[in-house]
Amino acid sequence: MIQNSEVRYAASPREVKQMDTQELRDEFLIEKVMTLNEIKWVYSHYDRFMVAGVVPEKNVPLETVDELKSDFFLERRELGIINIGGKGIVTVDGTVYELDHKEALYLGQGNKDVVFSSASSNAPAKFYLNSTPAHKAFPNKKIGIEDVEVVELGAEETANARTLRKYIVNSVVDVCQLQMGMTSLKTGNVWNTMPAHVHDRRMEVYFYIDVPEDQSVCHFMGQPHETRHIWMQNEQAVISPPWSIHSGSGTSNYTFIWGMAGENLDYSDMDTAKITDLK
Ligand SMILES: O=C(O)C(=O)C[C@H](O)C(=O)CO
Ligand SMILES: [Zn+2]
Repeated sequence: MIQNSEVRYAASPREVKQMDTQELRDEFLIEKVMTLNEIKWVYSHYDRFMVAGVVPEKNVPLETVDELKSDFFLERRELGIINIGGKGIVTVDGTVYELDHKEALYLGQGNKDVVFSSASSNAPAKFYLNSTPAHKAFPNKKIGIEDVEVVELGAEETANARTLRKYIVNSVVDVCQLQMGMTSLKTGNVWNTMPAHVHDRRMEVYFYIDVPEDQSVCHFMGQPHETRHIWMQNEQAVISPPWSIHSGSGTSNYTFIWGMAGENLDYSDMDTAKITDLK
């Protein structure tokens, strides 16, 4: 079986400036990330970044997709996995990795047989997947809660107090270009990534999770002087072009997983926009 995929081409700031609400959503929003017992990839032409999610109630193998023209998915790619559900199991060429809620796994180039499953079908795992092209085979590594680098950011006064957790960054695990982490807004705080930034060297994808029922997150994108917004619901993802800010405000607090790829692995290499310059 060839697994499902959908291609999103890269758009320039000039094109995006002309888009209406639906066009922006079609281009950048990924409405359904988590799928039951199958993997539906979105293949972005920004840095050839791939995004998917799977809720396995049975064994779900990682299969290649037509866009890759490869014999197996990880032939020329690396993969980051963060479990946001119940206890999950990832079997990689016979080695079993158990991932608890909010634990991660990095898989390097060259792994052939990867199978996703859940420890219990009553509380299935929810694996969020990001994949990028790889030039070298780095070792697989599980990143447990204790391995994560934790940074406290923002302040209650500016409604952006949040905890940023770096899972797949080069100080934690050797990678070619993939970076992944998770940021949680504290109760009563709503603004992520403010002051907003761009990094024209890397694209980014935000996956909003833990958004309470009946609440939403308004995600801001675009060049700092030409911003647009996309309203997002729980467990939806949004593609951020390298030239775009990526920041959001919620009607409550929430969490999001960020994933990046591109020119370098320097997490702090950002061009921050002055809040009062945003338009
Ligand atoms: O809350 C934040 O600030 C973030 O999580 C920022 C992202 O990690 C990011 O955009 C990294 O480039
Ligand atoms: Zn960023």
